[in-house]
Amino acid sequence: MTDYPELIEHYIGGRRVPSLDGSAVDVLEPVRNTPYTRVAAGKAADVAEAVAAARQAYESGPWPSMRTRERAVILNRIADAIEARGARIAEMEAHDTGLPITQARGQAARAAENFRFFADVIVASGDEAYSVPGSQLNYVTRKPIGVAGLITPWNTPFMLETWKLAPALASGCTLVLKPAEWSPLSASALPDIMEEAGVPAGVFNIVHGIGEEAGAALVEHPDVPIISFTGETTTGKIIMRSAAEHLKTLSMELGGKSPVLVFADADLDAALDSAVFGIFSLNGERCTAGSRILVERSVYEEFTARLAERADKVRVGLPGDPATEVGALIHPEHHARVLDYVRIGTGEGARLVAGGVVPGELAGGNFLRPTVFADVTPQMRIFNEEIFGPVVCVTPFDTEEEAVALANATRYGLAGYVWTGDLKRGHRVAGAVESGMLWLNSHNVRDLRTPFGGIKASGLGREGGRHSIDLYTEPKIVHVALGDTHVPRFGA
Ligand SMILES: NC(=O)c1ccc[n+]([C@@H]2O[C@H](COP(=O)([O-])OP(=O)(O)OC[C@H]3O[C@@H](n4cnc5c(N)ncnc54)[C@H](O)[C@@H]3O)[C@@H](O)[C@H]2O)c1
Ligand SMILES: O=C/C=C/C=C(\O)C(=O)O
Repeated sequence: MTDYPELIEHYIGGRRVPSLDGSAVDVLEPVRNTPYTRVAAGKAADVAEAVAAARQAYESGPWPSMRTRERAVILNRIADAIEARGARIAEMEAHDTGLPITQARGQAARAAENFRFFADVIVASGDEAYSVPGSQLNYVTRKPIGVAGLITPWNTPFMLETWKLAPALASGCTLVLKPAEWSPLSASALPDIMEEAGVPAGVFNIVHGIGEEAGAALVEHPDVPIISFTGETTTGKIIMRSAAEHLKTLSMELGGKSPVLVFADADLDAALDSAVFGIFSLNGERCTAGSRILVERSVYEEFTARLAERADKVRVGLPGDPATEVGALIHPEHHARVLDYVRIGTGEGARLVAGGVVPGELAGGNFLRPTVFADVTPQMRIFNEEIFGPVVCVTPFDTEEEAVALANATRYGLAGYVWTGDLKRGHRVAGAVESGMLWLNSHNVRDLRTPFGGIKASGLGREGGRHSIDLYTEPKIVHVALGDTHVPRFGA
């Protein structure tokens, strides 16, 4: 299937509309970097219309005041509608982002799961009460926060959009989504899905466009009390500054440079499988990628050699080919940036043991052979900066203390991975690594009830399970006297 819209439009108040000033930008196909469609480029005026539609839907109901069970029925219908077109969504995602089709299918399935999961969470959510018998009853109810602004990145766009849409809708918010401008295609499936599921017009809106215009206007809009953002740390800081003007609620899921600690007593085969998958799946364009592998010196040379050998065998190819393991990076600018890091690493004296080259037969697209740098030191830029591609750094360590110090020698703190046969040490190190999430003798398996997010420069706040519901709702505490009230008598 290759029939794509000629123009990807906004979706405002239940209507597909172009930008008010008619502007649009090209969208490139990452395998050959030619434009294959255009996306509407929204400005402040388009954002204002979308926020007005969302606000109207919030104020006139029924969405925010609907019984949670009824909203859950609609969320499950959204999941059904995603599943019914899962193959098409995956095909669009692979075409638009360069993600391998088999992995894009997994992401589409996870998108449906996001809606089913939050349907369950919201039905199971209750209010809180704190009673002091005979004296006081304090109860807490939660109200949807209002019009939510959701701003999402280009890696796994559909999954990450739904990771925010599902809890925002479950909570009773109405919303405006601003997808990433490099990957708008899969979001164009959402209006049909929402209509088919019975989401009332105005509850769900999309404004496309470039971050500094459409995204910035959403952050600046006074009628949007919350911004949930996933993207780069630098962008997160800009958004925080701008959101400070209206004291907005913020959730920030930002970048990472996550360490994988491999101790000599670990199951080295499992650690190797996890290390290879952790950096090369999703083209390495993954926030939780294990991009720094720290290996105990006694197994360092052997582990590095095996890692390089596996990297050399990873199948780089066209995203639509089911045999492909690493596809094309999102955009020529990003590709150039990742290639720059290959040059930087070499220039800094790191030892290139695999990849580092654009496969000749795929020239013209944003391809890169899986790349492994060994002997990387904490002084090097490739150790410190998020590359966000199929490039991994390997560094030796001698002691547990040194391993932890190296793991933490970064401004980021999103995820960590620890491999050891000594469980006491495993728990000790798991506690000492500075990260919001840590996998011990496990690869990146997610339980959607758990808090997802990072510390340090990797973000603020958590999403997942009740943490997402907390984010999209405001608590209201009511204090009730149960007995006689003894108010101090001033001025009596
Ligand atoms: N922690 C997580 O959960 C997580 C998940 C996925 C990706 N990421 C991070 O995302 C980054 C890659 O995504 P990206 O390059 O699309 O990020 P980005 O920050 O460039 O863009 C993200 C979104 O923000 C918008 N934007 C850009 N400038 C803006 C501004 N001034 N105001 C408002 N919106 C603006 C963009 O249009 C896009 O929709 C990586 O750093 C990656 O680690 C983090
Ligand atoms: O690239 C970032 C991946 C983020 C993953 C999630 O938000 C998730 O698994 O819920």
